[in-house]
Amino acid sequence: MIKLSKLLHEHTSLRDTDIAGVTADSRTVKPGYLFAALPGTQVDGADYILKAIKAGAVAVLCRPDAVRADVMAAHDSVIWIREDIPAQVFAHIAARFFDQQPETVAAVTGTNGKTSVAAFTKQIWEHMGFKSGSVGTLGINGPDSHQDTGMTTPDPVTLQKAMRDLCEAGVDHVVFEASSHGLAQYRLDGMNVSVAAFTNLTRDHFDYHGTQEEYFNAKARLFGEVMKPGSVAVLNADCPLVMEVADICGARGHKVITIGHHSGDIRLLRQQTSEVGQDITIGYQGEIYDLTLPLVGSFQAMNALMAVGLVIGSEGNVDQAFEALSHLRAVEGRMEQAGRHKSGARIYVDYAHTPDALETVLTAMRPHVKNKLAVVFGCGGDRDKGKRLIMGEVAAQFADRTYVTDDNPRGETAADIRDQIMQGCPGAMNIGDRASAIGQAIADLKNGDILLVAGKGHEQGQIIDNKVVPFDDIAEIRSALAAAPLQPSPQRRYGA
Ligand SMILES: CC(=O)N[C@H]1[C@@H](OP(=O)(O)OP(=O)(O)OC[C@H]2O[C@@H](n3ccc(=O)[nH]c3=O)[C@H](O)[C@@H]2O)O[C@H](CO)[C@@H](O)[C@@H]1O[C@H](C)C(=O)N[C@@H](C)C(=O)N[C@H](CCC(=O)O)C(=O)O
Ligand SMILES: Nc1ncnc2c1ncn2[C@@H]1O[C@H](COP(=O)(O)OP(=O)(O)OP(=O)(O)O)[C@@H](O)[C@H]1O
Ligand SMILES: N[C@H](CCC[C@H](N)C(=O)O)C(=O)O
Ligand SMILES: [Mg+2]
Repeated sequence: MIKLSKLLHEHTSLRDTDIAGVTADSRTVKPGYLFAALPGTQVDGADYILKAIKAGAVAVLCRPDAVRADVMAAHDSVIWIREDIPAQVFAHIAARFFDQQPETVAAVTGTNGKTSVAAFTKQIWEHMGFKSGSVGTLGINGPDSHQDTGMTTPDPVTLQKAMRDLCEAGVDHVVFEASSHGLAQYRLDGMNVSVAAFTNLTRDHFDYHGTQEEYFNAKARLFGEVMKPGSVAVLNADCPLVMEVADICGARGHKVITIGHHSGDIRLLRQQTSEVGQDITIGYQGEIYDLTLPLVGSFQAMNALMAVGLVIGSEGNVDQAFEALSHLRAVEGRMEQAGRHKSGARIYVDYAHTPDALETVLTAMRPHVKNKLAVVFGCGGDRDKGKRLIMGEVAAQFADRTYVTDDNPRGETAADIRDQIMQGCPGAMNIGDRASAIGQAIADLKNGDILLVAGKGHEQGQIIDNKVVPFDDIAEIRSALAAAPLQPSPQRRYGA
């Protein structure tokens, strides 16, 4: 129980009452709850206010025009809180209800690399001896706990409850992924973010944001609105939009740390592929750091340095942060080696599900390919349709053999999605069933080839209509390899 006045400092004129819980879903209202009626993409939460009251809601947060005066009068025992942006107010209410956040809260936004940067940040903190947590696509991860949420940025109640649970587990450092949906829907406005990174911005989610500008504006909210003035921003100096983000940060008085190849405070001066990953040389504040990064994929060096930026930006020891880089582990489903074919060909699973990510991973693999580079991929249904043809073109340009297959068709006809991709890569094989596509690609492998199975990474299911059918790329690769004599790689590890 908590007093309403503690949740809403701004509304001093409201009658006070005890609040037993807070929710934005009428189906989970219990007696004594505050119900937030939020507009959505499917329905308007305001249509469920009377249901919430019937279930015992004692306070209702909604838009000023959401309820007629006579309805409010008929329910005058309910405390009505009327706000222009109820979702934003609700995020603060949820934060005050759960009322605990780790001392250091870092956030990561950007089109690609959020999960990777978050996982590396957590690993570096752990290496430095901090009790750490992470929240994102790989779920809520504490020092000894894991919970899937199915979201990258969970709703405010799940997020704030996770913060309290992590604090109770002794966590003092947490890093979370700020998705563009999460930012646009104010899910994380109650977070006390002290340092945040912007990895990059390329095409994705046009289905939701409409234009690239709106997509950028959603991401930029993290720096311009969510973080308190005078925080720290870690920016990718190689990203064409870095100046726009830096201007937003400047106006808000944030300290900026830039990371880049040719310019930046933390500079990647040298990068050379090695047996175990890559040898890199980094320059920072006049010091040179030479180390081996045990990660495959040149782009992972930038992700690792963004993580160092977050650690340094949250007052972590600089030498310890760089030293930790040589201990980083691959992140589950990101450039993860899944097995090796009898021919010696290696097979990787990766979460590339945007044109930029697919191009980035295929380019990163090329130096390791002695013969042909093959890719199996598809595109998710009910998501940005415009990226499908482009991803087809990327595969045609950067791979030698392409197998177009199903990702998560969701509510769309899978064959139509594949046809849209095939327009960009007419020479590809079109095999709808993902297990069969993987099987065919493996059967075609020759010595010196590399096969990339892209798009689903760590995912454990395939979403067809509204149902989730169990599916794991790594397991399918292993069973296809078992059909052909195999050498599977060791058990998968959790990086976050
Ligand atoms: C498009 C989108 O982001 N949708 C999210 C949004 O749902 P919505 O706006 O469609 O909600 P709605 O169904 O219209 O309902 C509106 C309101 O009425 C309430 N309601 C509804 C029915 C009822 O009986 N009673 C009731 O009170 C709902 O609880 C809600 O508050 O708010 C819901 C509650 O927070 C989310 O679960 C839901 O995520 C859906 C499942 C989803 O798939 N989201 C994806 C696109 C997403 O957010 N992805 C990003 C990652 C993207 C990336 O890769 O960058 C993420 O952060 O996970
Ligand atoms: N810095 C990067 N630049 C370009 N592509 C990247 C970068 N880092 C990772 N990728 C590619 O993007 C894929 C997704 O990476 P990751 O899961 O870290 O991103 P994300 O931003 O968390 O994605 P999501 O939006 O699904 O949460 C990787 O599997 C890889 O193919
Ligand atoms: N967070 C992303 C993940 C996409 C993964 C891909 N497998 C797909 O289903 O499109 C989304 O929900 O858009
Ligand atoms: Mg992610």
